[in-house]
Amino acid sequence: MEPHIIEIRNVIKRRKTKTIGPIQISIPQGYIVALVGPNGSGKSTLLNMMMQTVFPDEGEITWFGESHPRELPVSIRKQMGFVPEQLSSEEQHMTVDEAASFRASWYDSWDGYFFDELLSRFDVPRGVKLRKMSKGERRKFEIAAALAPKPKLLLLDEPSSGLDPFAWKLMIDQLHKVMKSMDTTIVLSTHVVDEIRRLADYVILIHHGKLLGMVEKDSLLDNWKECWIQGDASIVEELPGILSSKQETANTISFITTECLEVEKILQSAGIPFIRARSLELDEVLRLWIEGNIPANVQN
Ligand SMILES: Nc1ncnc2c1ncn2[C@@H]1O[C@H](COP(=O)(O)OP(=O)(O)OP(=O)(O)O)[C@@H](O)[C@H]1O
Repeated sequence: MEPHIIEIRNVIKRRKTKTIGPIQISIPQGYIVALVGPNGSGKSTLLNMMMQTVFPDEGEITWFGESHPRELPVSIRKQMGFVPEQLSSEEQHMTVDEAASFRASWYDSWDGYFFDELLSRFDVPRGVKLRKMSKGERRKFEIAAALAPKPKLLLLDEPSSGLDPFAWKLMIDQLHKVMKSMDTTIVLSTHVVDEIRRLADYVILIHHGKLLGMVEKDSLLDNWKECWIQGDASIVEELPGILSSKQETANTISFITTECLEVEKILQSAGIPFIRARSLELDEVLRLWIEGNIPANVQN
Protein backbone atom coordinates (compact mmCIF):
# COMPACT_ATOMS: atom_id res chain seq x y z
CA MET A 1 0.00 0.00 0.00
CA GLU A 2 1.16 3.56 -0.79
CA PRO A 3 2.37 5.38 2.37
CA HIS A 4 0.21 8.30 3.50
CA ILE A 5 1.81 11.42 4.90
CA ILE A 6 -1.40 12.76 6.48
CA GLU A 7 -4.56 10.86 7.32
CA ILE A 8 -7.72 12.73 8.25
CA ARG A 9 -10.41 10.58 9.81
CA ASN A 10 -13.96 11.81 10.39
CA VAL A 11 -12.75 15.33 11.14
CA ILE A 12 -15.34 18.00 11.89
CA LYS A 13 -14.81 21.71 12.60
CA ARG A 14 -17.86 23.71 13.60
CA ARG A 15 -17.79 27.36 12.55
CA LYS A 16 -20.46 29.92 13.51
CA THR A 17 -22.24 29.74 10.17
CA LYS A 18 -20.93 26.48 8.73
CA THR A 19 -19.73 23.03 9.69
CA ILE A 20 -16.64 21.78 7.86
CA GLY A 21 -16.74 17.99 7.58
CA PRO A 22 -16.99 15.17 8.33
CA ILE A 23 -13.81 14.83 6.29
CA GLN A 24 -11.97 11.62 5.60
CA ILE A 25 -8.88 11.85 3.35
CA SER A 26 -5.48 10.22 3.05
CA ILE A 27 -2.76 12.30 1.41
CA PRO A 28 -0.36 10.01 -0.47
CA GLN A 29 3.34 10.67 -0.02
CA GLY A 30 5.30 12.26 -2.88
CA TYR A 31 2.38 13.76 -4.82
CA ILE A 32 0.87 17.20 -5.38
CA VAL A 33 -2.70 17.45 -4.18
CA ALA A 34 -4.89 20.43 -5.12
CA LEU A 35 -7.62 21.44 -2.70
CA VAL A 36 -10.39 23.00 -4.74
CA GLY A 37 -13.80 24.50 -3.96
CA PRO A 38 -15.80 27.72 -4.08
CA ASN A 39 -15.17 30.59 -1.61
CA GLY A 40 -15.96 29.65 1.97
CA SER A 41 -16.06 25.91 1.27
CA GLY A 42 -13.47 25.12 3.97
CA LYS A 43 -10.10 24.82 2.19
CA SER A 44 -8.16 27.15 4.52
CA THR A 45 -9.79 25.55 7.57
CA LEU A 46 -8.67 22.14 6.38
CA LEU A 47 -5.09 23.32 5.69
CA ASN A 48 -4.98 24.98 9.11
CA MET A 49 -6.10 21.74 10.74
CA MET A 50 -3.33 19.90 8.84
CA MET A 51 -0.89 22.47 10.28
CA GLN A 52 -2.60 22.33 13.68
CA THR A 53 -3.10 26.10 13.78
CA VAL A 54 -6.79 25.14 14.07
CA PHE A 55 -7.98 22.14 16.09
CA PRO A 56 -10.81 19.88 14.93
CA ASP A 57 -13.88 19.50 17.18
CA GLU A 58 -14.15 15.83 16.29
CA GLY A 59 -12.11 13.15 14.52
CA GLU A 60 -8.42 12.44 14.26
CA ILE A 61 -5.47 13.54 12.13
CA THR A 62 -2.22 11.59 11.86
CA TRP A 63 1.07 13.02 10.54
CA PHE A 64 3.70 10.55 9.26
CA GLY A 65 1.61 7.83 10.92
CA GLU A 66 1.52 9.54 14.35
CA SER A 67 -1.44 11.10 16.14
CA HIS A 68 -0.82 14.29 18.17
CA PRO A 69 -4.21 15.67 19.17
CA ARG A 70 -2.85 18.22 21.66
CA GLU A 71 0.36 19.56 20.11
CA LEU A 72 2.43 18.70 17.07
CA PRO A 73 5.97 17.96 18.26
CA VAL A 74 8.72 20.28 16.98
CA SER A 75 10.35 17.29 15.24
CA ILE A 76 7.25 16.97 13.05
CA ARG A 77 6.72 20.71 12.54
CA LYS A 78 10.30 20.95 11.29
CA GLN A 79 9.41 18.60 8.44
CA MET A 80 6.53 20.83 7.38
CA GLY A 81 6.38 24.13 5.50
CA PHE A 82 3.29 26.36 5.46
CA VAL A 83 2.27 29.38 3.43
CA PRO A 84 -0.92 30.58 5.16
CA GLU A 85 -3.50 32.91 3.63
CA GLN A 86 -2.24 35.79 5.82
CA LEU A 87 1.35 36.60 6.80
CA SER A 88 2.05 35.90 10.49
CA SER A 89 1.87 39.03 12.65
CA GLU A 90 5.33 38.62 14.21
CA GLU A 91 7.09 38.53 10.82
CA GLN A 92 5.30 41.62 9.50
CA HIS A 93 7.73 43.91 11.35
CA MET A 94 10.85 42.08 10.16
CA THR A 95 12.93 42.65 7.05
CA VAL A 96 13.43 39.73 4.66
CA ASP A 97 16.88 39.05 6.11
CA GLU A 98 15.60 39.14 9.71
CA ALA A 99 12.69 36.84 8.90
CA ALA A 100 15.03 34.51 7.00
CA SER A 101 17.52 34.24 9.86
CA PHE A 102 14.63 33.65 12.29
CA ARG A 103 13.44 30.74 10.14
CA ALA A 104 16.99 29.48 9.49
CA SER A 105 17.57 29.23 13.25
CA TRP A 106 14.43 27.11 13.56
CA TYR A 107 14.74 24.78 10.54
CA ASP A 108 17.86 22.53 10.73
CA SER A 109 17.47 21.82 7.01
CA TRP A 110 17.36 25.52 5.95
CA ASP A 111 19.24 25.91 2.64
CA GLY A 112 20.49 29.52 2.60
CA TYR A 113 21.94 29.27 -0.94
CA PHE A 114 18.65 27.99 -2.30
CA PHE A 115 16.76 30.76 -0.46
CA ASP A 116 19.11 33.48 -1.82
CA GLU A 117 18.80 32.08 -5.33
CA LEU A 118 14.98 32.03 -5.12
CA LEU A 119 14.86 35.59 -3.75
CA SER A 120 17.01 36.93 -6.55
CA ARG A 121 15.08 35.01 -9.23
CA PHE A 122 11.82 36.27 -7.72
CA ASP A 123 13.38 39.77 -7.53
CA VAL A 124 12.38 40.35 -3.89
CA PRO A 125 13.90 43.42 -2.16
CA ARG A 126 15.85 42.28 0.94
CA GLY A 127 16.19 45.26 3.27
CA VAL A 128 12.50 46.20 3.35
CA LYS A 129 10.14 45.29 6.19
CA LEU A 130 7.62 42.66 5.10
CA ARG A 131 4.61 44.84 5.98
CA LYS A 132 5.92 47.55 3.62
CA MET A 133 6.20 45.20 0.65
CA SER A 134 3.62 44.77 -2.07
CA LYS A 135 1.28 41.79 -1.71
CA GLY A 136 3.08 39.93 -4.53
CA GLU A 137 6.56 40.63 -3.12
CA ARG A 138 5.48 39.29 0.30
CA ARG A 139 3.99 36.22 -1.31
CA LYS A 140 7.24 35.57 -3.19
CA PHE A 141 9.21 35.87 0.07
CA GLU A 142 6.84 33.42 1.76
CA ILE A 143 7.08 30.86 -1.04
CA ALA A 144 10.91 31.10 -1.07
CA ALA A 145 11.00 30.80 2.73
CA ALA A 146 8.68 27.77 2.70
CA LEU A 147 10.79 26.04 0.04
CA ALA A 148 14.20 26.84 1.59
CA PRO A 149 14.08 24.12 4.30
CA LYS A 150 13.01 21.61 1.61
CA PRO A 151 10.26 20.21 3.84
CA LYS A 152 8.78 16.73 3.50
CA LEU A 153 5.30 18.23 3.55
CA LEU A 154 4.44 21.61 2.11
CA LEU A 155 1.02 23.20 2.73
CA LEU A 156 0.21 26.21 0.55
CA ASP A 157 -2.93 28.33 0.91
CA GLU A 158 -3.59 30.03 -2.44
CA PRO A 159 0.15 30.50 -3.04
CA SER A 160 -0.24 32.31 -6.36
CA SER A 161 -2.53 35.01 -4.99
CA GLY A 162 -0.94 38.32 -6.06
CA LEU A 163 1.85 36.83 -8.20
CA ASP A 164 2.64 38.25 -11.64
CA PRO A 165 2.76 35.74 -14.54
CA PHE A 166 6.57 35.49 -14.46
CA ALA A 167 6.64 34.77 -10.70
CA TRP A 168 3.75 32.32 -11.14
CA LYS A 169 5.70 30.33 -13.76
CA LEU A 170 8.80 30.34 -11.53
CA MET A 171 6.72 29.10 -8.59
CA ILE A 172 5.27 26.25 -10.69
CA ASP A 173 8.78 25.21 -11.82
CA GLN A 174 10.18 25.35 -8.28
CA LEU A 175 7.32 23.32 -6.81
CA HIS A 176 7.89 20.64 -9.46
CA LYS A 177 11.63 20.69 -8.74
CA VAL A 178 11.26 20.35 -4.96
CA MET A 179 8.65 17.65 -5.35
CA LYS A 180 10.88 15.62 -7.67
CA SER A 181 14.26 16.14 -5.99
CA MET A 182 13.14 15.96 -2.35
CA ASP A 183 10.07 13.73 -2.71
CA THR A 184 8.13 16.54 -1.03
CA THR A 185 4.37 16.10 -0.71
CA ILE A 186 2.50 19.29 -1.54
CA VAL A 187 -1.07 20.19 -0.62
CA LEU A 188 -2.21 23.49 -2.07
CA SER A 189 -5.52 25.29 -2.17
CA THR A 190 -6.20 27.14 -5.38
CA HIS A 191 -8.84 28.72 -7.59
CA VAL A 192 -6.51 28.79 -10.61
CA VAL A 193 -7.51 26.12 -13.12
CA ASP A 194 -4.18 26.33 -14.94
CA GLU A 195 -2.37 25.72 -11.64
CA ILE A 196 -4.39 22.55 -11.04
CA ARG A 197 -3.75 21.43 -14.61
CA ARG A 198 0.01 22.12 -14.44
CA LEU A 199 0.70 20.88 -10.90
CA ALA A 200 -1.81 18.50 -9.42
CA ASP A 201 -1.61 14.72 -9.35
CA TYR A 202 -4.81 14.55 -7.29
CA VAL A 203 -7.76 16.90 -6.86
CA ILE A 204 -9.79 17.14 -3.66
CA LEU A 205 -13.12 18.94 -4.07
CA ILE A 206 -14.89 20.59 -1.13
CA HIS A 207 -18.26 22.33 -1.33
CA HIS A 208 -20.14 23.99 1.55
CA GLY A 209 -17.80 22.25 4.03
CA LYS A 210 -18.54 18.79 2.61
CA LEU A 211 -15.87 16.65 1.01
CA LEU A 212 -17.05 15.62 -2.47
CA GLY A 213 -14.06 13.31 -2.92
CA MET A 214 -10.50 12.95 -4.13
CA VAL A 215 -9.60 11.78 -7.61
CA GLU A 216 -6.54 11.52 -9.87
CA LYS A 217 -6.49 14.57 -12.12
CA ASP A 218 -5.49 12.55 -15.21
CA SER A 219 -8.39 10.18 -14.62
CA LEU A 220 -10.75 13.20 -14.62
CA LEU A 221 -9.36 14.52 -17.90
CA ASP A 222 -9.22 11.08 -19.56
CA ASN A 223 -12.75 10.15 -18.50
CA TRP A 224 -14.82 13.36 -18.68
CA LYS A 225 -15.24 13.91 -22.40
CA GLU A 226 -17.63 15.22 -24.98
CA CYS A 227 -17.85 12.69 -27.83
CA TRP A 228 -19.42 12.58 -31.27
CA ILE A 229 -20.43 9.25 -32.88
CA GLN A 230 -22.59 8.07 -35.74
CA GLY A 231 -25.91 6.79 -34.42
CA ASP A 232 -28.97 7.76 -32.45
CA ALA A 233 -30.17 8.04 -28.84
CA SER A 234 -30.67 4.27 -28.51
CA ILE A 235 -26.87 3.70 -28.63
CA VAL A 236 -26.18 6.39 -26.03
CA GLU A 237 -28.82 5.00 -23.64
CA GLU A 238 -26.69 1.86 -23.24
CA LEU A 239 -23.45 3.73 -22.39
CA PRO A 240 -22.10 4.38 -18.84
CA GLY A 241 -21.66 7.80 -17.19
CA ILE A 242 -23.82 9.77 -19.64
CA LEU A 243 -24.58 13.30 -18.36
CA SER A 244 -26.27 14.67 -21.48
CA SER A 245 -26.69 13.94 -25.19
CA LYS A 246 -27.77 15.80 -28.31
CA GLN A 247 -28.80 14.58 -31.77
CA GLU A 248 -26.55 16.81 -33.92
CA THR A 249 -27.67 15.58 -37.38
CA ALA A 250 -29.85 12.72 -38.61
CA ASN A 251 -27.13 10.19 -37.89
CA THR A 252 -24.65 12.01 -35.61
CA ILE A 253 -25.11 12.23 -31.87
CA SER A 254 -22.93 13.99 -29.30
CA PHE A 255 -22.82 13.18 -25.59
CA ILE A 256 -20.91 13.99 -22.40
CA THR A 257 -19.69 11.05 -20.35
CA THR A 258 -17.79 10.69 -17.07
CA GLU A 259 -16.53 7.25 -18.14
CA CYS A 260 -14.99 7.76 -21.56
CA LEU A 261 -12.42 4.95 -21.22
CA GLU A 262 -15.23 2.45 -20.60
CA VAL A 263 -17.39 3.99 -23.35
CA GLU A 264 -14.50 3.68 -25.81
CA LYS A 265 -14.17 -0.07 -25.08
CA ILE A 266 -17.91 -0.68 -25.52
CA LEU A 267 -18.09 1.27 -28.78
CA GLN A 268 -14.95 -0.38 -30.12
CA SER A 269 -16.38 -3.86 -29.54
CA ALA A 270 -19.61 -2.73 -31.28
CA GLY A 271 -17.55 -1.40 -34.23
CA ILE A 272 -18.67 2.22 -33.71
CA PRO A 273 -15.76 4.71 -34.02
CA PHE A 274 -15.61 8.19 -32.45
CA ILE A 275 -16.01 10.92 -35.03
CA ARG A 276 -14.38 13.24 -32.49
CA ALA A 277 -13.82 13.49 -28.72
CA ARG A 278 -12.64 16.38 -26.57
CA SER A 279 -11.62 16.45 -22.91
CA LEU A 280 -13.80 18.78 -20.87
CA GLU A 281 -12.03 21.81 -19.42
CA LEU A 282 -11.20 21.36 -15.73
CA ASP A 283 -13.55 24.14 -14.69
CA GLU A 284 -16.42 22.43 -16.57
CA VAL A 285 -15.57 19.15 -14.81
CA LEU A 286 -15.48 20.81 -11.39
CA ARG A 287 -18.82 22.55 -12.01
CA LEU A 288 -20.47 19.29 -13.09
CA TRP A 289 -18.94 17.50 -10.07
CA ILE A 290 -20.29 20.17 -7.70
CA GLU A 291 -23.71 19.74 -9.34
CA GLY A 292 -23.71 16.12 -8.17
CA ASN A 293 -22.11 14.15 -11.01
CA ILE A 294 -19.63 11.78 -9.39
CA PRO A 295 -16.37 10.97 -11.22
CA ALA A 296 -15.32 7.36 -11.82
CA ASN A 297 -12.53 6.21 -9.42
CA VAL A 298 -13.41 8.84 -6.82
CA GLN A 299 -12.15 8.18 -3.28
CA ASN A 300 -14.30 9.45 -0.42
N1 LIG B 1 -11.90 31.98 12.46
C1 LIG B 1 -13.13 31.76 12.01
N2 LIG B 1 -14.20 31.95 12.79
C2 LIG B 1 -15.46 31.71 12.35
N3 LIG B 1 -15.74 31.28 11.11
C3 LIG B 1 -14.72 31.07 10.27
C4 LIG B 1 -13.36 31.29 10.68
N4 LIG B 1 -12.56 30.98 9.64
C5 LIG B 1 -13.37 30.60 8.64
N5 LIG B 1 -14.66 30.66 9.02
C6 LIG B 1 -15.82 30.28 8.21
O1 LIG B 1 -15.64 28.93 7.78
C7 LIG B 1 -16.04 28.79 6.42
C8 LIG B 1 -14.88 28.22 5.63
O2 LIG B 1 -13.86 29.20 5.54
P1 LIG B 1 -12.47 28.92 4.82
O3 LIG B 1 -11.63 30.14 4.99
O4 LIG B 1 -11.94 27.64 5.33
O5 LIG B 1 -12.94 28.74 3.29
P2 LIG B 1 -12.08 28.71 1.96
O6 LIG B 1 -12.58 27.56 1.17
O7 LIG B 1 -10.63 28.73 2.26
O8 LIG B 1 -12.53 30.06 1.26
P3 LIG B 1 -11.78 31.03 0.21
O9 LIG B 1 -11.73 30.29 -1.10
O10 LIG B 1 -12.70 32.21 0.15
O11 LIG B 1 -10.42 31.37 0.77
C9 LIG B 1 -16.51 30.15 5.95
O12 LIG B 1 -17.91 30.17 5.97
C10 LIG B 1 -15.91 31.12 6.94
O13 LIG B 1 -16.75 32.23 7.13
